[in-house]
Amino acid sequence: MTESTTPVEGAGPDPQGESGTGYAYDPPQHASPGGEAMGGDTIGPPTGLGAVDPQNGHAFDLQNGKAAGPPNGAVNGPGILCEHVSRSFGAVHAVQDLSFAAPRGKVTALVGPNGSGKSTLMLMLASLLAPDSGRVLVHGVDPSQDSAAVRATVGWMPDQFGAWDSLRVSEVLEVMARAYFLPGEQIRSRVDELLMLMDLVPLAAQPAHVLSRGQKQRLGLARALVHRPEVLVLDEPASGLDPASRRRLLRVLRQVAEQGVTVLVSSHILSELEEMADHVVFLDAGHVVDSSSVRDLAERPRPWRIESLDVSALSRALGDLGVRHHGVVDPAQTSGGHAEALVDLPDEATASRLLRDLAGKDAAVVAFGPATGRLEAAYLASEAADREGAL
Ligand SMILES: Nc1ncnc2c1ncn2[C@@H]1O[C@H](COP(=O)(O)OP(=O)(O)OP(=O)(O)O)[C@@H](O)[C@H]1O
Repeated sequence: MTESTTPVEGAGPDPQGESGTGYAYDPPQHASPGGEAMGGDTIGPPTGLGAVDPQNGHAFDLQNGKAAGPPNGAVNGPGILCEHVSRSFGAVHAVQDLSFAAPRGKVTALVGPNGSGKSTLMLMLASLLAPDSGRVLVHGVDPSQDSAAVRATVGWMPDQFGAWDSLRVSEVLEVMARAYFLPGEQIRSRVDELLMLMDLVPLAAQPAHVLSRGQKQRLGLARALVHRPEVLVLDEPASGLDPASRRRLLRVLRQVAEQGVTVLVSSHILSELEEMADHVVFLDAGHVVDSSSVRDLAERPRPWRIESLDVSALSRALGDLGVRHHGVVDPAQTSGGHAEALVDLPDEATASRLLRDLAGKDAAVVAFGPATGRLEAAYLASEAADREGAL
């Protein structure tokens, strides 16, 4: 943006230099203070080892007839806990010394560039891949110690949906329900419930192979939910979904989380994760570079865009207020047809003060808001910080 903007001649000068970095708004004096992946697509309790208690969806030990829940002391811990987890494929360190926790009843987003280790981590959580070192606990259970209990607890949706293509949509869900030992008389109603939830009723009798990518994604989520899991691990669940299906996904995930389920979701579409997630964990090159609640991200510096009907009035007001900006752009060069300026602000409270002060200066402001989403700004900042640290 900085490079393409054209500062208006004679416009209010930027006292600190137009490309000043960081917090740039000093309120005026009068202002108030203020690898061997083991087949990512096939999860289910290994035959005869574990199942799900149909009453409450908890892991159920078939041999002993009692809940095979987490060991004592782990019941109230986070839904997912990773401590210093590493996993390599030959010379590729896919996940390195990674630690984070995902709380129960919340949606946690894993965000990171291609190849940053998201899928590798998720495969370990789903007990489909063992870590080289470190500890993973899912609902208090270590997948490498008791994969059957973890598989009964986790609903897993891989990024590639390789369904049993010759089965009809409803049959896919029936087979999954049987694999999780749902009692026969409950299977029909559970399948119907999931078809309805994921808007798959009109497709119920279609063979899975005729489904579009987005429809397969919806079936993938229905399949992950079949046994009412305590922990949902979803790798790119929104990819290929149209806007209506995305809204549905968002609703379903929020609903599931409100019921106490731990939800971990990865995506590249940051604006969508911002709405979906309560917490975010940023990964780069296999390790955590930052983490935060989504709410707290609002309190981090990010660029804000100011649009005005009058280029000179905006320039003058910014100059008078001593606001550092990245240049005021002439309306002829903006897509919205308004004069525009970008300013870096530390938080929403400062933004609110600046807006009030601009109004007091007759800056003819018609739009004022963050130029990037909270997640995107934090992601770009964490990526930049990580790159700097690596130099
Ligand atoms: N089975 C495997 N064998 C060899 N290398 C692998 C294997 N699985 C993953 N990798 C490598 O590990 C690194 C992390 O991959 P991973 O799929 O976990 O990343 P990701 O963050 O999920 O990427 P994307 O966003 O593109 O899905 C990559 O360099 C990848 O090539």
